[in-house]
Amino acid sequence: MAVLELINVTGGYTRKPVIRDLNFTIGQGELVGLIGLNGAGKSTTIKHIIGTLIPQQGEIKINGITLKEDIDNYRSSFSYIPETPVLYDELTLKEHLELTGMAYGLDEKTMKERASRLLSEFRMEKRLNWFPSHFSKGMRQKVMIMCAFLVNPHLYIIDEPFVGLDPLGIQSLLDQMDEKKREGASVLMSTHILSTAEKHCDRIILLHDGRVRAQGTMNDLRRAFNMPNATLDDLYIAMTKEQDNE
Ligand SMILES: Nc1ncnc2c1ncn2[C@@H]1O[C@H](COP(=O)(O)OP(=O)(O)OP(=O)(O)O)[C@@H](O)[C@H]1O
Repeated sequence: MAVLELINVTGGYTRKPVIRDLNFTIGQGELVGLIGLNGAGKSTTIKHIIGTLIPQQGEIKINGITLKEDIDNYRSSFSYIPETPVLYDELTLKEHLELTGMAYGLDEKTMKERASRLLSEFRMEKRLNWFPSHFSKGMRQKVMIMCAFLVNPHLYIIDEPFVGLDPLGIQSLLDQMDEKKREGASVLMSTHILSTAEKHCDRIILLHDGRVRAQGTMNDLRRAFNMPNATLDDLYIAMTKEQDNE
């Protein structure tokens, strides 16, 4: 069974849809990249998956259930890392981790063990008592990432994770994603960093003007565009040119 399933999903902010008739699935242990131009609908797709927008048509299932069928189960099945970090100004890093652990029902021992590994991985051990106002942009991003991985869900939804992270932070995030994948978790990640997506994603979904233009492995995409040796950059530019020719 697919971990995440979008079936004929159409939706947006007003009656005029921004995403149209989206169909894709993510299986257990898969890392799937959501790629497209600015305004293609990546964040809007993610907002529908996490339940801040409700599809106008179609359904979204996580582990076979829709948000409407079981809201608590649906919400506790995934972690979401937003493009722009959202932190509580009055809570320290330690308190952010504790609050997340409590909200997801982790026992204290598990929470402390996981937090300690993450703090070391992201080199944030010395900042446990800092407040968000003292963090750099990358550090704020790391707090969100650590909270997401602390929960250890079936599915990670990550919106443009690499902007603002230094190269060591990017490597730590990729290592964490690889480790979770090996343990059977699934990841949907939107990004404009195409070389990283090409190297790390099992499959790619190319969004164009709110629709899926092509999806699959790099070889599937090369076939879809009839470009046998293309990189993801080449395919992306080809998709842009299709837009220009319309
Ligand atoms: N809050 C909103 N209200 C109305 N329209 C919106 C809102 N947010 C985004 N849109 C519109 O939805 C469309 C898709 O935007 P979206 O943010 O999903 O694109 P994206 O692929 O994530 O782009 P980017 O790469 O720039 O982050 C755009 O036309 C945008 O103007």
